Amino acid sequence: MGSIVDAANKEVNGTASEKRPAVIFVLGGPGSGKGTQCAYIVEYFGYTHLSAGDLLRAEIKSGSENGTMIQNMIKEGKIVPSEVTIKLLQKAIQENGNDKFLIDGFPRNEENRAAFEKVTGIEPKFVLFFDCPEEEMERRLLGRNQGREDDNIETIRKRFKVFLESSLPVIQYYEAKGKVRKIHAAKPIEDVLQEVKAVFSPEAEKVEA
Ligand SMILES: Nc1ncnc2c1ncn2[C@@H]1O[C@H](COP(=O)(O)OP(=O)(O)O)[C@@H](O)[C@H]1O
Ligand SMILES: Nc1ccn([C@@H]2O[C@H](COP(=O)(O)OP(=O)(O)O)[C@@H](O)[C@H]2O)c(=O)n1
Ligand SMILES: [Mg+2]
Repeated sequence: MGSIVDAANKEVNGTASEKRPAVIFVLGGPGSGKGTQCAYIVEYFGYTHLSAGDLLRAEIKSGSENGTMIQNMIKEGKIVPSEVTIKLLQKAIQENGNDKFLIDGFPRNEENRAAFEKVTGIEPKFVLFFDCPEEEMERRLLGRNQGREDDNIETIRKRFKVFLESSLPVIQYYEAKGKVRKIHAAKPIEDVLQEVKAVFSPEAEKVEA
């Protein structure tokens, strides 16, 4: 209370006693296994999982005024303006009592990245990057069976293009800061999980600190 850190937090977050939560960005192409592995990280390491895509899909379902715009963008594989996505993420963080979050599928472009940092003052602890070849991601997406309007071959190709053009540069940005933990994601779920666990082991987390 009353420290310089609290004052800085107050400036950014608007509340003096609230400490900024620890955030890990979970990135990787569509179908690389982000959501699947996040469920395990929640179970083993106590993080709260926030999927930007899930939050946007819930917003469509809620009948919000942005719903139609979000639905059209998702159908086209385009990235929704950060203002919308960041509001949903902030609300989810505030409503949750946890102090550590996996933010899955965000930031997806430079605009997402810069705006999140500016608005929340949060820098990710590290970025978990699921590296997977397109042909494997395509196979997984076509077999996902979650009734998603964007899991069809036409939209999938658009999403791959957006990933290469807009999302990879964000990963490169964090790579240059030494913050990327790359996971070889083209393996069976159990094998990917072993790599993920190694990143989150107490020894590895100590090195981050
Ligand atoms: N390592 C894996 N090997 C094979 N299939 C996987 C693997 N990881 C996830 N899947 C499956 O691939 C699909 C996409 O996974 P998901 O976790 O939703 O990826 P993302 O969130 O990155 O799009 C799902 O049907 C999931 O069950
Ligand atoms: N930061 C984000 C995340 C998702 N989205 C939208 O939501 C779609 C699905 O995102 P997702 O993260 O659920 O998709 P997967 O990578 O899990 O397959 C994206 O293709 C975008 O249209 C967005 O606009 N901005
Ligand atoms: Mg997902």
